[in-house]
Amino acid sequence: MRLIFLGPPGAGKGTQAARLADHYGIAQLSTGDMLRAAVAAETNIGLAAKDIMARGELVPDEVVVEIISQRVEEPDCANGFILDGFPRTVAQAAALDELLAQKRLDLDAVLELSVDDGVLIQRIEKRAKETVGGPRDDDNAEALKNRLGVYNRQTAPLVAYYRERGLLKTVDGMAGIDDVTAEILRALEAR
Ligand SMILES: Nc1ncnc2c1ncn2[C@@H]1O[C@H](COP(=O)(O)OP(=O)(O)O)[C@@H](O)[C@H]1O
Repeated sequence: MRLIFLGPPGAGKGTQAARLADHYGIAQLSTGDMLRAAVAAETNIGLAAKDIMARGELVPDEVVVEIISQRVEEPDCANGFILDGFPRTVAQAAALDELLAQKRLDLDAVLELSVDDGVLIQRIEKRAKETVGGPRDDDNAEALKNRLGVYNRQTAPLVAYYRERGLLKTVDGMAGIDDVTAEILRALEAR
């Protein structure tokens, strides 16, 4: 099973992706987590990405495409994977199509978690307060406004991109966590 999660920051992609990865025995690939690990380890990619991420902007397409291209070759992806935070631009989606075609792999579905902007802002403010060890560099009002703007401009067009390809499933992300999981599983089983 190979899935993509689409949705604005704070929509609950990470939470739901972890549950699905567990349910289907597939790998959860979060480019945000991978980039934060690179920042913490002070690798070349991390050093280049740190300030971009803190501002809530996107790191260059080629950087994340290369990370994903290598990552899907790892043994834990043999049964499939769920992409959380990638692709985020039409160029990344096109690169992913090419990469999967080369590897003779297909996507099964693209799940869109839809949530109102007002709810997102409340959720992220709550997450910033509750995070042990302090908030993420980009969980502040300024960066969040940027991340939402970037999502609406650069990532939201992927909804149409995948709808045209017959892959899109939209799920209401404002229900409770368990209800959202149940709705996702129903949407996937109804394919
Ligand atoms: N596919 C990607 N392309 C470009 N930048 C990315 C990508 N994935 C993550 N990033 C960078 O990492 C930051 C955090 O990503 P993520 O953890 O997915 O956050 P969010 O809570 O906004 O979904 C993004 O704002 C961006 O700077």
